[in-house]
Amino acid sequence: MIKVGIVGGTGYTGVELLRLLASHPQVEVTVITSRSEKGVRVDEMYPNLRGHYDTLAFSEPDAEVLAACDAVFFATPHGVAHALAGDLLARGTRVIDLSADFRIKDADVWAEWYGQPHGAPELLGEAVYGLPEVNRDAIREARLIAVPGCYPTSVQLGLIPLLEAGLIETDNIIADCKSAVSGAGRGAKVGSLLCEAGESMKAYGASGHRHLPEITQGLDMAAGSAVGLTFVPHLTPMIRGIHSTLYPRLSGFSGTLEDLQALFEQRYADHPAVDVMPLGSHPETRSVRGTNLCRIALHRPGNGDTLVVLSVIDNLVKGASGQAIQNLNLMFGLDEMTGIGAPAMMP
Ligand SMILES: NC(=O)C1=CN([C@@H]2O[C@H](COP(=O)(O)OP(=O)(O)OC[C@H]3O[C@@H](n4cnc5c(N)ncnc54)[C@H](OP(=O)(O)O)[C@@H]3O)[C@@H](O)[C@H]2O)C=CC1
Ligand SMILES: CC(=O)N[C@@H](CCC(=O)OP(=O)(O)O)C(=O)O
Repeated sequence: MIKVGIVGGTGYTGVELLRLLASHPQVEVTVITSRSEKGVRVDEMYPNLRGHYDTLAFSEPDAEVLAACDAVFFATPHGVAHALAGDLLARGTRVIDLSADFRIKDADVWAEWYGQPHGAPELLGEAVYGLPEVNRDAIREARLIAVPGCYPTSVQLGLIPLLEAGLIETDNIIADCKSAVSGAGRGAKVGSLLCEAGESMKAYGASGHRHLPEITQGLDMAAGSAVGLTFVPHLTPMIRGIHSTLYPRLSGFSGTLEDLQALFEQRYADHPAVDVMPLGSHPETRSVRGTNLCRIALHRPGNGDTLVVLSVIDNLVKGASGQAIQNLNLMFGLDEMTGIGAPAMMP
């Protein structure tokens, strides 16, 4: 069994790791941390876990204890993994960080968007961006994984095939994205209250969201040149889910929508976490609820030059904890969908 630890087990991504790992055949969760809930059993705090973790209780983060694990997930706010990852790596423990600490390769860009100095620039060189659909081979060899953000996962997967093939204009792609409220984390905030977020929808971060540099870093790599992106996130009254509507403009392309469909199907044929839906489909967030899937559909209104790419994920699964486990599976030589292959609940 692979022994894993979770730092930050009381948040939504932490409890989602516990839910998914409860049915993983090769993993045992041996350590879980919380400073505020020290000593509390995980199934006391989260009754959905009763019968799955009979003795596991939250403890204070302790590098000595965590170093006894084969791998440690960080499900913590930005900056926490900076402080602990180097120590764990030096002791031979692999690190899978769900926060943004190692996603952006340029420490100065990270500091600008996250409003604090980068705490471990010396580790950026070896950190692998954990998007298996792009970096699968590197993930297999990695010791330190930066799990992509939720919006960045849905946007990049919807655009990468077109950018790699050089079929679209790269000066201004539009990404109109809608997120569920769980994306804001479990911490109490006025904006996450039912009476604030229910029966309402609002854009936020329209003049610049911290996921912009992460997304463009990945898009630039796929295109081989700088990509201009207008990214507008919205908060919607859902608990789980991200729906991204992307508007790339075709450039110098004389083929058909069927050709583009074939391009997407081929690009993701060997990637079980991406489902390219049949032409004419409109994927729903509820069809990926609880799953480690990104469902994508293509449209070409009026047979014009503007494509509409629809991309949906569960922000807590393919957008965070499921993708983190997909990375763990690859790092330990397992089938990448081990423990994260269940279908969504319907309705
Ligand atoms: N929610 C989402 O959809 C997604 C979230 N993420 C990222 O995953 C990370 C976790 O998110 P989420 O689960 O929503 O966060 P929450 O705010 O819900 O939980 C944060 C957890 O971290 C612990 N923690 C906080 N500060 C520290 C610290 N200084 N040292 C050790 N532990 C600490 C908290 O426990 P305690 O204070 O008791 O120690 C808590 O368990 C974040 O970086 C987030 O941006 C990524 C993708 C999607
Ligand atoms: C609805 C909401 O607030 N979403 C969060 C993004 C989700 C998240 O936690 O982002 P990371 O993947 O980078 O950790 C936000 O806009 O900041």
